Amino acid sequence: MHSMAEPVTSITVVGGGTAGWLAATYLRSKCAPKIAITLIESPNVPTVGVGEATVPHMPVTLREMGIDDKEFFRRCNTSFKMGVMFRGWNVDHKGRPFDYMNPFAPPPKIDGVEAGHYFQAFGAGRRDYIQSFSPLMDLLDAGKCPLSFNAKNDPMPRAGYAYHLDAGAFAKMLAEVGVARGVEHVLDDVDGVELDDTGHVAALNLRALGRRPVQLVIDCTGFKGLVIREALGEPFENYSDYLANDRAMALPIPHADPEVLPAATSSTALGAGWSWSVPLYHRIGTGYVYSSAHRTDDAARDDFMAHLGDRAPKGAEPRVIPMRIGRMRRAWVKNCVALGLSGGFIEPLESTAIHMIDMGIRWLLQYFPSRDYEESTRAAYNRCADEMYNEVRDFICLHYRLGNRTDTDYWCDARGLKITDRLEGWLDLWQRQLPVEMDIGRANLFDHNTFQAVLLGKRVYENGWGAARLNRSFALSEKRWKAFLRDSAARNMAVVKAKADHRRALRVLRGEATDGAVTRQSLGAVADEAVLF
Ligand SMILES: Cc1cc2nc3c(=O)[nH]c(=O)nc-3n(C[C@H](O)[C@H](O)[C@H](O)COP(=O)(O)OP(=O)(O)OC[C@H]3O[C@@H](n4cnc5c(N)ncnc54)[C@H](O)[C@@H]3O)c2cc1C
Repeated sequence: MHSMAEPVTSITVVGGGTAGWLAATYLRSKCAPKIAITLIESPNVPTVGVGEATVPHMPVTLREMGIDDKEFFRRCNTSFKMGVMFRGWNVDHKGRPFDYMNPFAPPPKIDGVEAGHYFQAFGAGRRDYIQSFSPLMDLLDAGKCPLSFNAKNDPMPRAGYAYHLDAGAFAKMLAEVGVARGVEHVLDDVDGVELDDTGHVAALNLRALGRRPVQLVIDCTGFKGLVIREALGEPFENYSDYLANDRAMALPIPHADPEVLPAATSSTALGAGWSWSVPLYHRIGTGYVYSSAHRTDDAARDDFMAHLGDRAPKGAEPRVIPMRIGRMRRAWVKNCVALGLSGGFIEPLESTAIHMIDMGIRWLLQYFPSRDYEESTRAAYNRCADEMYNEVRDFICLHYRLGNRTDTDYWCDARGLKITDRLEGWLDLWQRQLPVEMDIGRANLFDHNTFQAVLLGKRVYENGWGAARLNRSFALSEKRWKAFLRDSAARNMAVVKAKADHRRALRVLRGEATDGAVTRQSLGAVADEAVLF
């Protein structure tokens, strides 16, 4: 459109939810000062109001933005997350549901061979796969967090983590930081989008403030996709053949025992979906993600309230949230990049959505256009988005395909849903061997270790999935494995002893601890590079 390839000097973000404010504030922190950043947010349309569990990249992002961690912990009622606990997603050979955990970190290698091969060959007695090498479950049972007050006594001083955070408070905090750094904040409704004769967005029509010319637009308007879908007409690729859940209901509940604060998200299988629990400092965010083909809202409400029992506040009613599952065919069209729910949404099972926003912002900084919005720049960005969506979709589909519950139609149907050819091929391979690095190729979030953790966590090989005997070339010594298990049990105990009580650590981080024995400096790991469990 511009023959001289003029530089972009202004970015307009539409939408003031997590996506909008993360984009505006991160870009303001990284872009040259001569690039003006404006965020236009409707005073009338609420944000989605959920999305409180993150992945381990979030501490890095906050650090890069220079967010003050005391402010962050206090204002967002932040807590630590060391992984996701899956409750009752699979049953053992007697039909009894069991729990397993998806950790963030890779397993160790024993003499160059991944622990998963040993575990698959010999088991670990009463301990499950994760417990065979990681202190994660023991830390959770003990109410501990990833940090220690005295790193010298901690065999795992630089353990990594993600955060649980209050979504509304997070967006508000990012907004204050962004505005203080120079983001222009406009509170108004975008009522119309004006395209020029090349089909690029030329201006936004604001209800109160009138016409506003724009250059690069970032659509963060939530599920409606005001610019990318409604104005630019980008087609939506529906994922309903792959994923059944299309509705959610959310209800914040108080902590039953305020001193007990698990440092993990949990996902509990219910009759037609699963219920999340995100324990924040001051409350627990809960909800039910379900399939409207299997439950009406009323029936889902009954499932969910029965699951919560007397943990639900008297008279409280969950808020229903319709979910549009799938993605825009392209995330970047003409001069508009869609970030957050406007670009697409895969159900929240592995808390990936905020991370996808985070990545989208980073890709944009790498593939920053001129005002020609070159085809090759957009294509490069869109390839990154494609890879990310494909990766997350395959990983989420895996959880359902390998579920073995038969107690409701939902779980049987979920197992039979479509999967991609790629996942089909992997599963065929993994019936005869564990996932290996070469299978997955480049991974944003879920490498072969994570796939191994799901297969072994779900005990698929013990419960009749796959070949009776896996193909294996390594000579595995049971004696060596037993010695490893002994060492790792001792190390786990030492780690649990050394780690700080979760609630107490948060009080210190919020600047509220009255206990003079510990200081914020002694929890200095918050400022360090995260090394994962
Ligand atoms: C049930 C559920 C659970 C989830 N759990 C997780 C999780 O654990 N972890 C995770 O990472 N993600 C999770 N997500 C996703 C996460 O909530 C979103 O990715 C995140 O909140 C970003 O939302 P958003 O900013 O794109 O949209 P929204 O929060 O919907 O914000 C849209 C914004 O657009 C504005 N707007 C709309 N129309 C106009 C207009 N005409 N003019 C001006 N402004 C307008 C609104 O005012 C609002 O500010 C979950 C999502 C759902 C549905």
